[in-house]
Amino acid sequence: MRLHVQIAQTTSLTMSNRYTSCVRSITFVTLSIRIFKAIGGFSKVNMAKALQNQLPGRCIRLVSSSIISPSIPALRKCRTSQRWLSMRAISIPPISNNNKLFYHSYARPSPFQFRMQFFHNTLNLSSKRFASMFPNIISKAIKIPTYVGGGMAAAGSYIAYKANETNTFIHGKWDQFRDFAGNVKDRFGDVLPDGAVTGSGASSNNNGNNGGSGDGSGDGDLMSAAASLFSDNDNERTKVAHEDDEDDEDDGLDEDNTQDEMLNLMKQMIEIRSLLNKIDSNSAHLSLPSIVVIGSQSSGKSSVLESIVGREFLPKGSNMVTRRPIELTLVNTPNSKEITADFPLLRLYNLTNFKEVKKILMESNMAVPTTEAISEDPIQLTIKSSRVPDLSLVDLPGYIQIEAADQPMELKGKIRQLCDKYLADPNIILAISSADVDLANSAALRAAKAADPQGLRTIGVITKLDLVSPEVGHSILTNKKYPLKMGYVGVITKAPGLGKSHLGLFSSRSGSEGKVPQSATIEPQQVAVREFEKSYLREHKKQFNDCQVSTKKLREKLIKILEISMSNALEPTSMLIQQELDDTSYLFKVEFNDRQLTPKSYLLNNVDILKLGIKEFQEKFNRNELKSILKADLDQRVLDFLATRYWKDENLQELSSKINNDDEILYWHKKLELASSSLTKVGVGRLSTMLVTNAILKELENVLQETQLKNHDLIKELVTNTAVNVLNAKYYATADQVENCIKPFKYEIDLDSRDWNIAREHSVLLMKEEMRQCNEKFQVIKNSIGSKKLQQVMAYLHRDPNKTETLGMSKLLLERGSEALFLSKRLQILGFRLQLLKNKCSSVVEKDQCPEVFLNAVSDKLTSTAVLFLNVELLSDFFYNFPIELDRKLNNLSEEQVEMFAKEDPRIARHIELQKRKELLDLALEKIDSILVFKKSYKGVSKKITP
Ligand SMILES: Nc1nc2c(ncn2[C@@H]2O[C@H](COP(=O)(O)OP(=O)(O)OP(=O)(O)O)[C@@H](O)[C@H]2O)c(=O)[nH]1
Repeated sequence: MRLHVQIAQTTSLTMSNRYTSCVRSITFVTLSIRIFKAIGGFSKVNMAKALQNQLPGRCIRLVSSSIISPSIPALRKCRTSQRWLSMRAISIPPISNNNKLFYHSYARPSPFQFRMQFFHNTLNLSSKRFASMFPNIISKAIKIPTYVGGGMAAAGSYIAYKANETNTFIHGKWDQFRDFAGNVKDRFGDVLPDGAVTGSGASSNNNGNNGGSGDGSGDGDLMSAAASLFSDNDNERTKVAHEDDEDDEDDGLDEDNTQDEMLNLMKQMIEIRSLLNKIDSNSAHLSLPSIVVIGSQSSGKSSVLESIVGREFLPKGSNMVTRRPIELTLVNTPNSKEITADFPLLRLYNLTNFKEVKKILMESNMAVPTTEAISEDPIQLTIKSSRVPDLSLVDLPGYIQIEAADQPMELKGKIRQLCDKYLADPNIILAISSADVDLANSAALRAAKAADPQGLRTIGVITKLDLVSPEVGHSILTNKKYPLKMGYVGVITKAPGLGKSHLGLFSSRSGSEGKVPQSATIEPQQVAVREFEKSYLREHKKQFNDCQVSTKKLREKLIKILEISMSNALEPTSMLIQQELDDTSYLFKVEFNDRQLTPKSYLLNNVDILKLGIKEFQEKFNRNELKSILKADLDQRVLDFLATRYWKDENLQELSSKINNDDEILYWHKKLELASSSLTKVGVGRLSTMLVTNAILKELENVLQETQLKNHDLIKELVTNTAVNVLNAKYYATADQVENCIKPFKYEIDLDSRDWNIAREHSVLLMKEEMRQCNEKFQVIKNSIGSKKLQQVMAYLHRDPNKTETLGMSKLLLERGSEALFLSKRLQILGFRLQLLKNKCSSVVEKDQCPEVFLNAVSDKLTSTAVLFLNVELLSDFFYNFPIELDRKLNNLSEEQVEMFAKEDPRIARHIELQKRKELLDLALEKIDSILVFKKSYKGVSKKITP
């Protein structure tokens, strides 16, 4: 489609009204049909309906509602396509009769709408131009598609009638275009020099100082660039607006039009800047320009920034409190009722208490030791409010004078390096000087001059205008001594005599009584300051007539200048990002074969593996397993009881023959009862529950070790804690249940021959194992001191157990000998008991003589009963609840925690970071490109309609 050509054709004012109307209407209808066809989203019926109504506004709405926004990648591919522009072009909402209404009713036009305002502006051609286009229009008109021509002829009077209607509509719109164009010029005239608006790039103000002109028209090269960006062909000179009468009539100081005039384009560019910051917060080259605030101590920097924000938030103090640059991003959020602050790098969001914000800023600064003086590491602060403009500022206070002060050379160099980085092109320098200090002594201007010798990108801000006479203020603002192309703006950012009590009183007022409107987003102090500034400037209106004054003016100027300078930086930044993206993509391919990985997917994969491991463990961890764990522990206790109660007993030999003596019978019977009772009262409930719990946790640790989670302490702790919590929830109940169930064994233990035989077999094995271990230990000692020597020591110790004479044997040797002697005696006893177990102990009747078998049988009973309940009470519950609880806990992890977890593994951290960098670069590039598409498309269109 050639939207531009067709619209141009409709603009001839030299045609007779009737003919012009007809051609315009027909062309519009043709255009609509073509657009509809091009979009392909309309049925013939819809087209017919739209045409029948012949209301362009409606057509536009119909079309725009049917357009599915092209995806960004697709957009990139066809970014130079005029068709795309044309499609989007007609999605502009219909313009109201009142051009002001148009502007304000779409107070937040999309970037595209913004560009289209220029587009329409450009269409607002002078009649001369149209006249010169007339032959061209005729020739183009001949080329109107045949089907429209045919249709026109066939439809005859019907189309003419409808065309007339359309024509009336277009006339209305045309007037609005013209008015609107004026608006746009007013808007940019504020910062654009006359010459710049023509696109010539030559500033009409060559004295290098526009401060004097008070119109900001001397914004020089930056402005020329801006002009060429937006308006190559507009010859209309813009009459530059001053802080004018309108301001005086604008009684509601709270009604700051700045926000109404802010454009989404700026928001998008600030978003891109934030994106680039995320990619590389320390990279100067991979960033869009910002406004860097500099000024000497007490020049009023903080007050200026706070008056822009409408809140007090900057830390103050004499001990150079700003040690790190504060990158302040202001985001206009039209619908929010309160002002919020984020510290993205600290992951602190939506803070509403600005005392806290101040505290955090203070702490972040103070974290830099005095010896280091400064750190390059910026503090990022984002403030969102409906009352702040979209701006990106960097606060560098303190550095200027510190750099100049008596500092060691090394430190000076460091400070200078930091200043150079921030003050470098294309950043805008906001040089703050106090009106009551001679400009010749302004450290800010000196530093700005060093970084920007021609004063092309420096805005001078003169604070404390109220402290000097208006005449002096005027002479500073219009001075020619320190020329700045973007001029000076005078401000007052403090209301005199506004003590705390006054503010309290002030803030307690409300509504009409309070005079000053209250706002959740602006502090009463700030409201009072603005009120004072306004009344002061109103009082001295004549003196400041040709100057740029007021905080409001400064805000507007900053928005416009930053927008232009950001816009200019888009193309070179886009190229840099493309290079970065290519490098990153290559690395990502080489190192990770383009494999996508998110912290969450990494976590979930590993948790799945963990769950699989736990499932396998569950299958393995059956009743038998449980039994063997508990039995092993009870076996040990049985051996301990045997050792302490039996194997040390001097009468143990009695058990080898048949006992007939009643005393002996009673003795051994009681002994067995005591040993059995000790075993049943060992606290089997707690013991068994604890054993199983420990076994589960140990196995969980093993499973964890088999997954990647072993490299992540954070998640390992979470998994273990979850398991402990689930087990703890059942621990006491299970222990009590088990204890209750084994209670009967404390009084009576019934054993049948099967139980006895099993216990006997097990006892034999146990004794053998005990013997093996004793033997092993004995051999170790023997090997360490030698067989012969050991025999000597043992013989000696056997003879003289009290070791009255050492015979030259060392203490260690004697210790070893004693141990060996003990082991050899124990081996003897065990051998003798084992023999007895094999030869005797055939039935439960002999239990008093065979305590090994009986205690074993008791431990068997305890084990089987405990396992039954452990399985039901503890294990089933654990395997059911643990995965559920784990999922719940994992779901509660914040994105940051998941990312932190994943990055614990250096390789995963590299993978995620590289991938994220690639994605961010891609996104930043897409966003920049989508803005560049508008720029290029706009230029393309405007060139074609140039006569
Ligand atoms: N009369 C008057 N005083 C002002 C104005 N702006 C700021 N001040 C006062 O000047 C002093 C310094 O202002 P700040 O905003 O703290 O200046 P600063 O440059 O941030 O100071 P440092 O943080 O110390 O570097 C404060 O007492 C302010 O109240 C103004 O427009 N008029």
